[in-house]
Amino acid sequence: MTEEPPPLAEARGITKRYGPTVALRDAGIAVRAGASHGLVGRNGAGKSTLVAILTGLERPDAGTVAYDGEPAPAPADRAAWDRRVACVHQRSTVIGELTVAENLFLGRRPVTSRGLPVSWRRLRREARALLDTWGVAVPESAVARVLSVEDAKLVEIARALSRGTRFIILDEPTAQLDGRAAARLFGHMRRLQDAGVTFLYISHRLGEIYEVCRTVTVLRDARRIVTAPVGELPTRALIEAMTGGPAEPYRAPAPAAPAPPRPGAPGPMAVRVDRLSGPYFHDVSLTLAAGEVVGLAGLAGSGSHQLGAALAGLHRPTGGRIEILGRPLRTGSVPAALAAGVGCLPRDRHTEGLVPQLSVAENITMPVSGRLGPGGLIRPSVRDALARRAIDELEITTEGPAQPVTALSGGNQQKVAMARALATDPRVLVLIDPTAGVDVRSRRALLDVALRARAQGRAVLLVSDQPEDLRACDRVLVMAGGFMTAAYEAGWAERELIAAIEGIPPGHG
Ligand SMILES: Nc1ncnc2c1ncn2[C@@H]1O[C@H](COP(=O)(O)OP(=O)(O)OP(=O)(O)O)[C@@H](O)[C@H]1O
Repeated sequence: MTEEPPPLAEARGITKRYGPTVALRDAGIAVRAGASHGLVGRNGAGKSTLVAILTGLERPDAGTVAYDGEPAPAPADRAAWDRRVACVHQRSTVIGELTVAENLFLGRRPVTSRGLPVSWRRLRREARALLDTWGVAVPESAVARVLSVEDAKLVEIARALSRGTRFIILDEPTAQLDGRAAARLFGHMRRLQDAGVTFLYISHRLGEIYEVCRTVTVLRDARRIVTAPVGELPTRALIEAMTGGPAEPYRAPAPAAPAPPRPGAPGPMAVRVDRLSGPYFHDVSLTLAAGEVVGLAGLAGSGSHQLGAALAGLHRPTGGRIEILGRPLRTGSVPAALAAGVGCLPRDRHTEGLVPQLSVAENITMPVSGRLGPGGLIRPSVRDALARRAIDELEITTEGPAQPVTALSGGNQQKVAMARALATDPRVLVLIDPTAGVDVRSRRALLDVALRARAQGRAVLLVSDQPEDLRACDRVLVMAGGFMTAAYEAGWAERELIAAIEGIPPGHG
């Protein structure tokens, strides 16, 4: 009988504390070579912490990490870690100002046999050869800034492989990809797997786990709950393992489900967009009534995100008009949009959303900081009471209002950004990709916020291309190539909507 080889990567008995928070408690994972392995769990379950330990960026308080049965390298020996494992995070580490070739050899420009750095021409040639080896069709001389999110990820993967590792951790790789780009990424992954690359795949989109992985590990409340072949763990059992409760109430609505009950007919006009144009969209008009939730769907280049951002003052259009509650909006100004009654959950919580140096409470109450005490002085008790209410309502996992926002898990930071959007009591709420990076149960909680806002008479624009998100809407508008191309009342057929999002004319789907 042949003995099974040791796992490619293994973490055993890991405990990790951050102050009073136990992020991992006697948890572990064993990833076998060649098998794509999924890692799932609710926001704050401990996934990123486990990844930080597997990549040597954090040291566990207890437990061991081994690669191919050998103890992991010393913490300071980064090159040795790089030969064993790489993590491609949600946020790109590709430097926009450099070319693809420069990014590939960042910090380790190859040298000639005489020990001199190779010429730029040769560097580009080596970059091309490297990209071709791994089937990455990205021009080596392109400035990285112009790359799509998907291509930038492929460059990061190629860079990791060139450092020697054949084990790549992908942390929510599709969070910023539309459906078409995600499908292409899965194709690349399959080819790389055939070439001997092993993936640890983290995602909140559970359908992807079944599509991409052979095995899955579930973490809950800092512990490993189960590791099993995906075939032995159907969606319901997976959700139960993640949440520790019955999966039933949190199933995504079935396709073509009836429209969610609407508390009343939509009220007066809250938003009127008239022939708005800019670099990303052209001649777009739409209206939003008080008391309705309108979905805005589109692929990455469709202009849907930028249109949402324009309503919130985060993006300046070049022509046309926006009216909020009957008054023209001064475009391109966040303070003007806030003053007009628009609250926004921006797409990129890192650059447009949260202030990392501040606490959870300071972030949540930032837009209303002038109203938290007499004469503009902030009364901490008032601020913390407001923050506590939001923490309860949105089920934010945190030690409390004073915790630095950066200590929260990614999904919980997203909820803090949502709480901030609501802090001004806005009449118009623009939510851009609200459920990105959010676990299956919190997704419901965030969509419930949109539905509650509707019941309170607010107008909600929900920008997303996730069918589960769009199901919650009273109607859905679709953009393609910068133009508004279709509109659907609730009750739409999923196939038809996806075809419209993909830019396929009706009847050709
Ligand atoms: N640097 C830190 N300081 C304090 N607490 C931390 C720190 N990093 C993580 N934590 C805490 O450890 C717990 C696990 O967080 P982790 O980021 O590993 O979760 P996650 O499963 O990756 O969540 P998500 O799906 O939201 O990204 C959370 O309660 C988090 O607040």
